[in-house]
Amino acid sequence: MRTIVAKNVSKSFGKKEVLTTIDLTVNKGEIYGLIGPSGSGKTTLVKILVGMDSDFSGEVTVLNQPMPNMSALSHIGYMAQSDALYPELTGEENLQFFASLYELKKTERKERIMYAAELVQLTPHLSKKVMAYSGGMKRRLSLAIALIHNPEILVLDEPTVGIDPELRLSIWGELTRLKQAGKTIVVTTHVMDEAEKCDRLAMVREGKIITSGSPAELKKQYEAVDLENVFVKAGGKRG
Ligand SMILES: Nc1ncnc2c1ncn2[C@@H]1O[C@H](COP(=O)(O)OP(=O)(O)OP(=O)(O)O)[C@@H](O)[C@H]1O
Repeated sequence: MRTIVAKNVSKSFGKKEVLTTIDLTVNKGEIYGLIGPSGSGKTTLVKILVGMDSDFSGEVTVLNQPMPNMSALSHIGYMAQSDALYPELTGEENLQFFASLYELKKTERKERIMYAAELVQLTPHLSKKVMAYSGGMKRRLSLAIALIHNPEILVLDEPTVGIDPELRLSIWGELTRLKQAGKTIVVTTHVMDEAEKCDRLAMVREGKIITSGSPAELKKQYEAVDLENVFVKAGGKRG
């Protein structure tokens, strides 16, 4: 099933075109990666996909509904690149606040908070104020918030930046479990070893998708030893 479809999406800031005729389809139960150097347009694209930006040309549908769309929002968990947290509140209060935005029953809400906090290994830190969190802890809390309402679709903008390698692996392990449970996951990254873990990916450069496919297909097509090499051969240069 096609969960997210973008057709002919272009976007400009003033005279500068930052996305050019983007076409992509993300299916239920897959991890779809957007890979590209800083400034290539990944964040701009995911904001359009989650309905945060309606100022674009082309067409985006999520669960068959044209975006932006209010009813699609409850099915999407979005983790932005910059953390939108309440520093004066504790980690737990932040989770409670975001959980309260959704119609979760009290026991479910409690379970989801415990699950999400445990997943990102913040359980021992839940009673601390967020202003005392490190950068990595804030990223982890943002990821927990994106998961809080058990959304069908997860859109994660550089979720593992500032997170240590061990936890990074465990987060990817959980993303794999979530997709096996039928979730649809879009993730942006510029780390090539994370790109390897995606089922399919699109390589983005200067607002264009320069190539797309599964990691194995891409390496075969470009006769490349790794995805870094695919990126170079597909005309991505090195960002
Ligand atoms: N609000 C804005 N006004 C003007 N230009 C913008 C704005 N937001 C982004 N841009 C420009 O659009 C281009 C794409 O930026 P975007 O943040 O989408 O890239 P990115 O691939 O997500 O990079 P990064 O990984 O560094 O976040 C950049 O050239 C950026 O300077």
